[in-house]
Amino acid sequence: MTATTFHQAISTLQSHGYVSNSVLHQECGNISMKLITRGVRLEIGSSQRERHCSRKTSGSIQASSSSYQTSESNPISIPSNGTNKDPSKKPSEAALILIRHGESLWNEKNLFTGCVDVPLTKKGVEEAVEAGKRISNIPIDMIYTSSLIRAQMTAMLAMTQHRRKKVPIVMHDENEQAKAWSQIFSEETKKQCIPVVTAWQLNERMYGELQGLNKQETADKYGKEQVHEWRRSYDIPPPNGESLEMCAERAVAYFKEQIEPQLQAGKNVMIAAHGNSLRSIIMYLDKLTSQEVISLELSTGIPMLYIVKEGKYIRRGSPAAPTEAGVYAYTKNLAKYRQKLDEMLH
Ligand SMILES: O=C(O)[C@H](O)COP(=O)(O)O
Repeated sequence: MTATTFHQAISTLQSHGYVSNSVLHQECGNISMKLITRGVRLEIGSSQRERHCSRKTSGSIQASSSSYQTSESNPISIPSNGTNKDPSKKPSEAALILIRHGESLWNEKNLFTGCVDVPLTKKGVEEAVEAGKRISNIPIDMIYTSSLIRAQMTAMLAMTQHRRKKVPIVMHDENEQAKAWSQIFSEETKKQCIPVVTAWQLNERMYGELQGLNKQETADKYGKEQVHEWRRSYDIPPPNGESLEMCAERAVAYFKEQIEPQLQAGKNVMIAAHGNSLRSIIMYLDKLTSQEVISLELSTGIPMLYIVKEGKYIRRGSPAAPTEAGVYAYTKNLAKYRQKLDEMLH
């Protein structure tokens, strides 16, 4: 399927009013589209691997490329939570990128991982770099990751590909000394940095007594249905672990308290986290029901773009490779940002 056919397909669906309830999905160099409405799933084109399945969205588009503000006392600390209070200013728009970490050593071994802190495999490293290429033209002012190394590796590896070449700097706010000792004393340097905030609240759901067990062996022992219920249901926890609902209580609360105000203030944010912490956040963003979230699956290392505008989250699918011009994921403002990068780098 060519990019032109892909765009024609989208236009046709838009003219039939489907895009407000669709999922658009692209693979690098191999474009496919999935439209999933309640109960109906339509796939157009083909991709080599079944990478990513997701659900509905609504609304329209646009994003800005504002850079993050610094504060005097802790310059590359998190910008204040204030939203745009000047009524003469246009409402802020922002880009939100969600990315599940690349393949970990326990993904590879098919072991339940949860909060065990396992690093990426070589393939996971490559997935993170590839993801970075796909978002290399999208403005990023702040990065949030879980406290687990696989999410942090993913964020950092992805940022090695970003064309703006700002330096992601991990914030150390654990105590006053850590804060003081990690200060930067050059305004110029600060402008070229992106704060990276690590938060345990974005960690993978705690898998309880399943952590370290083989997924297939567990299904053989307890039955496929039981294991599917533990892995995908909303409110049934695995033995002594967290259900998705429990995971959402911390992950979505963190998103609302810490990340949402940044987006509302026009900051472009990337979140590198986990299958289930991101499922719970997507459930919130896409207003999925506890039934709908059962079929939401996230693949490793695939970035997903949302545009945040007027308090709405508008899913724009997974950005394609930067070499593909005119990609649907670029809004007017994102296109402008990309153009600025082109000018800056030539
Ligand atoms: O914690 C794990 O094992 C995985 O990262 C997510 O597992 P799941 O697909 O079984 O929820």
